Amino acid sequence: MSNFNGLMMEANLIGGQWIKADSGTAIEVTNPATGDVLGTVPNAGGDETERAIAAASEAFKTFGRTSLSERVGLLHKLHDALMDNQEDLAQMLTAEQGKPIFEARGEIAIGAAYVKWFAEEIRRAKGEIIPAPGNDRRLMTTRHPVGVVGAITPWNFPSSMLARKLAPALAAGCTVVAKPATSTPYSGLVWGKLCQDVGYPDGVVNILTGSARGIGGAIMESPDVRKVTFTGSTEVGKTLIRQSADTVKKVSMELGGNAPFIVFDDADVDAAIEGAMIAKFRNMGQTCVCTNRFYVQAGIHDTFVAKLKEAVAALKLGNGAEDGVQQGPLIDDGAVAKVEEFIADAAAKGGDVVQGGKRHANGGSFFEPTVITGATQDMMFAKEEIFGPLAAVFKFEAEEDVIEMANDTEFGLAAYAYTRDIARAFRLNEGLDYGMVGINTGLITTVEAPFGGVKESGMGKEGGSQGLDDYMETKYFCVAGL
Ligand SMILES: NC(=O)C1=CN([C@@H]2O[C@H](COP(=O)(O)OP(=O)(O)OC[C@H]3O[C@@H](n4cnc5c(N)ncnc54)[C@H](OP(=O)(O)O)[C@@H]3O)[C@@H](O)[C@H]2O)C=CC1
Ligand SMILES: O=C(O)CCCC(=O)O
Repeated sequence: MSNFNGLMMEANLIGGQWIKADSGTAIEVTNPATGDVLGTVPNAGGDETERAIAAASEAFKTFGRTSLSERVGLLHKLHDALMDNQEDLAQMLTAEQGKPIFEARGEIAIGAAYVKWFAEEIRRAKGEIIPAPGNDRRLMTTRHPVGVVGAITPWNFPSSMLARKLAPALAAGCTVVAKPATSTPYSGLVWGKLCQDVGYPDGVVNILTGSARGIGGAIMESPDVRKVTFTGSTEVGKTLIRQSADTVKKVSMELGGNAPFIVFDDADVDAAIEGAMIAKFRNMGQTCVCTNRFYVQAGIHDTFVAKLKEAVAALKLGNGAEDGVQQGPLIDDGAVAKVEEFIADAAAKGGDVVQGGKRHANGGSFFEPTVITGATQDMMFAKEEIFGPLAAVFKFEAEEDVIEMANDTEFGLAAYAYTRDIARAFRLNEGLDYGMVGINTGLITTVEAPFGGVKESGMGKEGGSQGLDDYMETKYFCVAGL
């Protein structure tokens, strides 16, 4: 069995030491495309996490005061280490997560790009001089790392989601206790190895696998952890927000979405199909910014559906490790069962399955990319995140109606629209209650821009110049007696 050129770490990193769980127990990690066991990771819990927090607190005393040049230098080395190992890291990511290898290569590259971005952006983390009301004093603000950061990450982007948290934390001078998702731990653990290889001091980066409640509970209870950053389900995010109250931690939450993708009659339909395929089927639909609802205006509806059906039927499904495959397996059988539930609900309420609709002949957690037309607001997917390869198409008549339908959800992460009318594009940006709006594109994620949602999709921004804010405190400094 491959260990991906020594990058597959089957231990946890605490205070610079790679350790097994105190209990001696381990969890098997499987390849969702083949069912093969890739290896094991420690089944750690609260005790190991308390030691990791203690190591991070100790390390913060010195790392929090390292010079800007040192922090920037380390980040550049980390970026290079990621890119030097891009192919092995991508192969390992596909093996544990299932996504096509070209997407995995892209995820490693964007993770490295976040590291480089924050190496550049930390140089501009300025304070300010504030005009004082009297001549006897001078007022200013200075910026400081928040301290120990707890980072909990999901399985859908196990490398780049850690990048978006680790890179700004390390840039700011914070130390980190991270918990990757149990189904995809290796893409998280390897960050610990690479950080060690490039020279981060012991205790700056600590990574634990195992019990979500044990590790999460210890992170949330500790008064020494000053900030928690989470990407995952809204349900778990709400629990963490509640738990953060006892020690008044800063929290940033990147939670579920329910993205509308609106196609107006005046759209370039081929461009809309190209954007739709990315916005819906990237990572087999398991992306928080994936389209959940296609709203297509009546005049273009039938043309759009015919072309969408054709594009979806042409998708090549298989083991993501094989070049040319565009759709891998879903993360597990539970994810497949959820998609089946959405389809059964829609069919019972009058929806038409015009493409796909069932488990793929490959077996396992492979599911046929699916298109349903005749979708209505009373169907489950109008309200709940699908997180799978199911395109639900609603028909609409008027702009005012579609904005209302698009906003009819407790989520507010990403929204997309295709139109050639520039005035309408501005109206949509103002009318859509979402943290991110993309016009004439199905892919908006980039390191330079702030990624994050409103409403129950979360709080805080990752990436962009705003991506540093949650990892730094602004201190007011007043010098009087002049
Ligand atoms: N916004 C997004 O990008 C994501 C959204 N989702 C949505 O959530 C659904 C369920 O996915 P799921 O994997 O269960 O997502 P979760 O929110 O359960 O998992 C995300 C991370 O949180 C951890 N976690 C789970 N429970 C706790 C807890 N009580 N305290 C601390 N950490 C915890 C998980 O650990 P462990 O893996 O050990 O359980 C994992 O590391 C998906 O179908 C999708 O709709 C899921 C992933 C990402
Ligand atoms: O699903 C997520 O939580 C992040 C998506 C990142 C991306 O758009 O590449």
